[in-house]
Amino acid sequence: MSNALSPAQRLTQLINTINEYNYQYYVLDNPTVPDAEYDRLMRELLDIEQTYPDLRSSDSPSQKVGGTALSAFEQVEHEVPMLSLDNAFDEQDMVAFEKRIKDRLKNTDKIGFSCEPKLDGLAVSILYENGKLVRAATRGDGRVGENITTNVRTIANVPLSLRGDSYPSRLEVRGEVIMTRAGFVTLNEAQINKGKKPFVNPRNAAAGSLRQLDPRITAGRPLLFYCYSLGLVENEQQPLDTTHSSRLKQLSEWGLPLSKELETATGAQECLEYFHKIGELRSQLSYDIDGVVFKVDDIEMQQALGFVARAPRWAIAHKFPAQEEISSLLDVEFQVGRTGAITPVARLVPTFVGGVTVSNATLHNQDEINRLGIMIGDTVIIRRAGDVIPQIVAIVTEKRPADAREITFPTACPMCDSAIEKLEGEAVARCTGGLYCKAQRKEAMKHFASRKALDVDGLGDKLIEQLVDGDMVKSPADFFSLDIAPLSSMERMGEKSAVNLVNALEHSKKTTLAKFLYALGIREVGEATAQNLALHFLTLEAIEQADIESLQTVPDVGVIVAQHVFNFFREAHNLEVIKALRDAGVHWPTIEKIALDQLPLAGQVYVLTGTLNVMDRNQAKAKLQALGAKVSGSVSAKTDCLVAGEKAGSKLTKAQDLGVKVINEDGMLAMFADLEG
Ligand SMILES: NC(=O)c1ccc[n+]([C@@H]2O[C@H](COP(=O)([O-])OP(=O)(O)OC[C@H]3O[C@@H](n4cnc5c(N)ncnc54)[C@H](O)[C@@H]3O)[C@@H](O)[C@H]2O)c1
Ligand SMILES: [Zn+2]
Repeated sequence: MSNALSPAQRLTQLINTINEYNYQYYVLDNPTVPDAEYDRLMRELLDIEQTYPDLRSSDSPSQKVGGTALSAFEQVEHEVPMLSLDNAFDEQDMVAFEKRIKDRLKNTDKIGFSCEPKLDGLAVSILYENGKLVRAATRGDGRVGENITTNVRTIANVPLSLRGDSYPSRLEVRGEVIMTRAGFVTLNEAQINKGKKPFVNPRNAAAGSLRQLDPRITAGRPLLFYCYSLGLVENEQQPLDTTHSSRLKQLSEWGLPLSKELETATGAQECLEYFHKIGELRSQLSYDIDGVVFKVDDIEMQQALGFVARAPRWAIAHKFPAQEEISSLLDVEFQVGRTGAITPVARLVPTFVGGVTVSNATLHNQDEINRLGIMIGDTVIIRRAGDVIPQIVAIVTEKRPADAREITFPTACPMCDSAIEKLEGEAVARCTGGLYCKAQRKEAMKHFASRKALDVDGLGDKLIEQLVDGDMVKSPADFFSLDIAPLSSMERMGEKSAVNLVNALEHSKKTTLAKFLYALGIREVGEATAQNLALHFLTLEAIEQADIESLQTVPDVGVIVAQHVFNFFREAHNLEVIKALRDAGVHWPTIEKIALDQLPLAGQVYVLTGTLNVMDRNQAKAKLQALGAKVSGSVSAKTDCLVAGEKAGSKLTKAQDLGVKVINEDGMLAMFADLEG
């Protein structure tokens, strides 16, 4: 499309689009496209302006900071302008940045940098006079911002007066107001309950919350403030430190909050190490960051370098790969899960986001479809952060094509045609077909054979699908009567794999009560719950006969799970399956009645954190509980031991602070081997 336009025409088009996006983002706090899309347009604009310098005008968005202040607020003129930052999108950009600085300063030594996380919120200036907070303002267009003093005063970690008495009589600090991810989730739940529109992301929630005409609304929002620089400074009582990083430390002594991830580095290489380190930490931080910022640490050097139109020459923002991208919805498919839950799954134009190519995203349920107001053909904003499964966060309404189609939720199961029911108060719709439904049967069989259940080697998903489709297995007990001959004739099987599979099935008959219970696929009975049921009741018969009340005395079992267990054993066909399995030879050793206080870890409190590689979290938890330990979710003085996996974060720090014993995954595995040995 753009090929047909002259550079001047394309430039005009870009300027109009970017100005519109700026208005939506900065003035309305309601962006309609992801930052990645905006950044692409901005880079295209910069490219054209660089190639055709004559086309550059002083009112191009490339020369400007932010958006215009809203007239509903009183205006504040910034005595020292609040600028933006230049961006680095890759390592070369960073190396080039250091080189530019060295060239300008005619300096051959490596440059010292202050390294800071780039908090994704909005910039705020706070002025203290004689140690008292007297004024706070947004950045606005960099020269004129909005007076938001009463709102900023409601932010929990903003001091209303400074500590000590060594501060300058006029001190302007600058920093970012953000909303934590947890606060964002809670706020959005509340918005949805009140029938209001949820916010797209924590950044916009923070901006929307801060720029409220009624400070009581701001006060109810989970906002935080972190400093990253000084603005105006007058009448200092003692000369300020000569580096940016030590000035920040000074701010913290006066009671101003700093983010924990601040560091210093020498040379571009160390900066890149910091970039990677923070990148790894990113998904574990309690707030969103969209990159890191490097600033020349030496203030004299900063002054020598100075500014260009919209950004200082001495700082750069090194951005992380985008977690939000634009894609479009090709179609919606309805999948049937093991318990009959019908999940709408979005088929997307494959899009690179958060480090992987995403082509599907869950739409959860009808409520979510309604909330998004999404139609097939829509342009959508997708988000993939850390290991979280991809989500559709919003649609770009203006880009809806004329032939967009409504998404119709089926009333009958797409697999077995049974009626779909949705219970009062439940968001999920379910197929009522039970094991008559092949989709549910396939999932139930896959679950039965899975690693944490009966762990049948060689019985993969594809094979199970074929077996169910061919009506060769109708219940899990049928696996055990499969013959070698028909198995060998299946797709991608042969005599040898058929023999191996039959042997593996034979082998899997020897199991444990806990694994057997888990394999049955009782709703909401995961591995740890199965383990606890087995330990508490010791025999399958006892569990079958238990009433809802006694089921609830098991750790982890609440009334809902107790009901699921109770109902499961009241269904004749479930009892038939169990009988058939035992008749086929599935068995487990008797669990000895051990007094709980004699278990090796009795009375000890364990906490798990970080990523485990060999065991998953639930396995480890169940194992610890089986050995008598209590597994708690948070570290306190009562914790006996913290198991810290990779990338452990705040829990590890807390345990170290409290002097709690810490072991890693290897240590835990060694302990298990020891106790069982
Ligand atoms: N989606 C949209 O429609 C849309 C529209 C406009 C802008 N944007 C986004 O905003 C960006 C431009 O916004 P910008 O001018 O605020 O620039 P920026 O966000 O790229 O960088 C400057 C800002 O970073 C923040 N910051 C965070 N940590 C900092 C630290 N340690 N030190 C200094 N500053 C720190 C400050 O608020 C500062 O004003 C674009 O790149 C785009 O990603 C998106
Ligand atoms: Zn069905």
